[in-house]
Amino acid sequence: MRAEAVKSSKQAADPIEQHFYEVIQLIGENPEREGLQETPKRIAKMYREVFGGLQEDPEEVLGKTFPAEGASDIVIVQDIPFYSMCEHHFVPFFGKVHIGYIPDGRIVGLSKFARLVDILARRPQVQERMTNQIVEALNNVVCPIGAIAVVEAEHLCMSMRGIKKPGSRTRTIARGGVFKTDLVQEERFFRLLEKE
Ligand SMILES: Nc1nc2c(ncn2[C@@H]2O[C@H](COP(=O)(O)OP(=O)(O)OP(=O)(O)O)[C@@H](O)[C@H]2O)c(=O)[nH]1
Ligand SMILES: [Zn+2]
Repeated sequence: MRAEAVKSSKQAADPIEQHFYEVIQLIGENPEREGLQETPKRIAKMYREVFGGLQEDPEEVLGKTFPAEGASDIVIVQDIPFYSMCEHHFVPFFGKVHIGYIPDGRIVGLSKFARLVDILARRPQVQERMTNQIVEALNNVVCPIGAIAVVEAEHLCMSMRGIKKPGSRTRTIARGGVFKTDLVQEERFFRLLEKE
């Protein structure tokens, strides 16, 4: 079957496109029928988009910081939407990220939190690692007094297939610095989130 697909008249220069042409055949469909003709190309384009974060450095976006201008209390950026791809099934998981940090002399441009999430989400992921990587990047680059991230997501691999439990949500938390050692700070973060 594979050899047959490779020989096809639609041999593509793009290997992702070529492989999806074959996958369409292997599931028993006809990649030459009108509705599917451009699908391998579309999927290749989409994969380069949804996995594009692999080519980007999450720490680079945090590189530019500003003087804290007296800010020494917790800063929270809440409800950052994201779409990622579960690395086990290559289907989406998606939801919201909440990030808090306590600056230690330098603050981060607010949009950079969303950029950070975007870069980490656009790659094959597990939710726990993505959550940890957010805090790790903040710790490494911004060196705050503390950083904390919460990710809430629905996994389509649990909704549309397998155990089929739509609506179930997974919440993951990662803590760094003072949020690891000071329960009061951690509780304060969650209380401030609840107010929204
Ligand atoms: N911890 C964690 N698990 C995930 C995440 N995304 C998907 N999974 C799980 O990855 C697991 C893969 O389990 P396997 O038993 O290897 O694969 P499977 O037979 O397709 O599993 P089922 O989903 O139970 O049908 C499943 O339990 C998924 O729910 C994630 O972000 N974090
Ligand atoms: Zn999955």
